Amino acid sequence: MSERVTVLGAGSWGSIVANLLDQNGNHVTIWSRNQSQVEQLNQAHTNNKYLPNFKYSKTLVATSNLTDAIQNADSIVFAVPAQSIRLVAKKVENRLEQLKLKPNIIHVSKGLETTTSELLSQVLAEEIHIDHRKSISVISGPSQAEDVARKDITLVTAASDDINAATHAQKLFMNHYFRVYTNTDMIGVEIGAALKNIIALGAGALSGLGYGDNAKAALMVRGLAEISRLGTTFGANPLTFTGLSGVGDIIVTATSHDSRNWQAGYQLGQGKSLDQVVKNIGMVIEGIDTTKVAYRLAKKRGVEMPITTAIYYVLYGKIGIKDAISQLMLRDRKSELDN
Ligand SMILES: NC(=O)c1ccc[n+]([C@@H]2O[C@H](COP(=O)([O-])OP(=O)(O)OC[C@H]3O[C@@H](n4cnc5c(N)ncnc54)[C@H](O)[C@@H]3O)[C@@H](O)[C@H]2O)c1
Ligand SMILES: O=P(O)(O)OC[C@H](O)CO
Repeated sequence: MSERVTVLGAGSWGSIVANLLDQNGNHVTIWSRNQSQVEQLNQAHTNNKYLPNFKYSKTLVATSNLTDAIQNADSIVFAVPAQSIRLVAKKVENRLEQLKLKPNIIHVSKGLETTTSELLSQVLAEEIHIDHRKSISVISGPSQAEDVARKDITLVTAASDDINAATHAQKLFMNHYFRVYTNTDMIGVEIGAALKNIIALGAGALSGLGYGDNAKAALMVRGLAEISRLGTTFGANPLTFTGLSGVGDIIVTATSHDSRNWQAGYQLGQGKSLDQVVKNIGMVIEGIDTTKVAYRLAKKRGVEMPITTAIYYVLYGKIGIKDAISQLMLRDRKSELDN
């Protein structure tokens, strides 16, 4: 299978996804809003701010011109942070109308929109007119860009309401080191992908404070329970949360020191302020906005999410981390099987 694919966003993930799709034999164009990054990718085949020392494929073409980027695209892959999806989708929609194109729309981002609390596939469906797209799907799962860059074994999920779209994304992305499963529970996949970043922030904070593996396992497992509780109120299949985009991505993001969410939590645990942490990391930390949205959704839907609530209070300055941990530990006794 060989297609003309356009990847929008040239950060850690967008650039590695573009490189992988290029290695899979597609004609790939990557769009960045930053002209000096475009020149670096085209001339030196590097992307130093995001993945220093990595050499990208020489056949990968970068451009800062969005119309040129999506000209003739069979598939468009959105790889910008969650809060930029709508803005970029609006720009794409104008051009799809002019160019009379109908590509597959795929996104690889992990978050929820803060202004609407919506899933990213919903945002895309609202902005890209049904006449200008073949399908919408999402690629998600435990996939640190740094590991994929060195072709380490990675397994992810291609999800869509439409199995044909999921299968198309599966074929496009899959290769000998990147194995892709399909799932028609797009809601469950997107909720798991977004909310695992909250748990990664918490896991980093525990490490920053000097807590050990028992604490981390506890956070991951009880975190998964509350993600599943919220997700099922949206009609997600509970089994999805035990899969790659659920528990799989919690394990990676809450343990990998490459994770920006984990790193942010670690620095918070070490006593840095949220502003300092955001500045130090200099790349998107999706868990910060996602915590706000998940906290809001939990309240609105009457879902008990004590870990999310505690992390929300810590991030937004209402309580110190140690007090938040004490309050979690001293909650009423419960059965593990309680909903
Ligand atoms: N890095 C990873 O390992 C990884 C893996 C899987 C999924 N993701 C997800 O992919 C998404 C992107 O992550 P990333 O790691 O590439 O982030 P990043 O911070 O490394 O890069 C984001 C890129 O998007 C660009 N961007 C932001 N807003 C934009 C806008 N309005 N218009 C055009 N460009 C814009 C930035 O300039 C930057 O180049 C996130 O949702 C993240 O959770 C990341
Ligand atoms: O580096 P992070 O924390 O944005 O996480 C990257 C991926 O989502 C891990 O699967």
